[in-house]
Amino acid sequence: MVMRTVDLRSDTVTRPTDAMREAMGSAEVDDDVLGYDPTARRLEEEIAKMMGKEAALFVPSGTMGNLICVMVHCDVRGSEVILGDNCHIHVYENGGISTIGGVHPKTIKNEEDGTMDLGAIEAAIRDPKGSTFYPSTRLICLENTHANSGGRCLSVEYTDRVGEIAKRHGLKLHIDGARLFNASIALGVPVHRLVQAADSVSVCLSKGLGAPIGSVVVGSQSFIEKAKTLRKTLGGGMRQIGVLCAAALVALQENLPKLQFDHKKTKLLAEGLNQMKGIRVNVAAVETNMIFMDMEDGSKLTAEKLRKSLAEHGILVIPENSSRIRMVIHHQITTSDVHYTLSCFKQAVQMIQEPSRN
Ligand SMILES: Cc1ncc(COP(=O)(O)O)c(C=O)c1O
Ligand SMILES: C[C@@H](O)[C@H](N)C(=O)O
Repeated sequence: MVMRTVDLRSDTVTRPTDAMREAMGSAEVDDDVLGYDPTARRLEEEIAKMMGKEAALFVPSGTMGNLICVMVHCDVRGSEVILGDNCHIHVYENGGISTIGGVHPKTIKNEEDGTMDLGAIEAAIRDPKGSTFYPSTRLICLENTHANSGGRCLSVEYTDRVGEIAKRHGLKLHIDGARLFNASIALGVPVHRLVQAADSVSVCLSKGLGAPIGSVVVGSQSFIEKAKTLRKTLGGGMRQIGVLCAAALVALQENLPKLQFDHKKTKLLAEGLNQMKGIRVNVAAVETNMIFMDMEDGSKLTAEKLRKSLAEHGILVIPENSSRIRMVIHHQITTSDVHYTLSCFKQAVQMIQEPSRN
């Protein structure tokens, strides 16, 4: 009989709080296609102000937010975008920028910290004189924090350097900021400064902020006008979205201040796991709310064996591969849950490594 559930699969798993549900129920709404939903407008104005950009647009998902931004920037046939080979846009969005957007990806190796080598970025920019044969580079995409690097933060200095390269070559810069607020808290840098060099940003409301649905894209007024049209083209024009945006406004108020505690709980879990026999965590690389936990060769541990054993105690995790497990902390994971998770891990590791003892 499972005692309790500790869902570490992602920060997308949170349930709306009572305050969010109350706000959803009493939200002021209107048709956001025929005009403007007033609550959506409020959220968009608040996020645009926080990001230091002219305008913002609520979108149903981070995937759609990234697709819209890439397509608005790359609105000429034969466009190419420079992005990381391990970034979310390239790995987890079904190749949408190509299959739907008609945009050619030019991938560059993501370093362990989520960055791409600046020299490699500049070298990947196509020479306009070769346009008879080559696609034309129009956009560079960054991701902050970088999910597949374990939630690592891109520094403002690095982001500004990439912005300088983009400007020097007449390119645009988009930031997939699904967990931008986590980066801001971890770095102690306001979000508007982190994205100052960017022409567009997509930020998720449905991750660490804990809103049930949605993302927001930000950019210039003219960029957002094009984005709004494209959102409708892609089927993302929605009617009384104030119901969803009301929850996001509560999330901004309630959960933004809690991100720092999510990071502390993540560190606590990482340090505890790293002390276990046969398990390795690069604790120094745990900067925000994600942990990549590796099993050592010869440890008899596999991700599937651990996942299965943990699930029997109500702990939900996702294997990254046969010897790596990813865990993501969010505001609905308590410190007590972290300690419970560590005790269950300890028991599972022992059972797998020394079955005769059990
Ligand atoms: C870095 C990153 N970007 C974009 C997304 C896409 O967001 P959504 O799941 O809302 O489409 C995710 C995960 O969901 C993500 O981790
Ligand atoms: C898997 C991925 O799409 C999702 N963004 C997550 O981090 O859980």
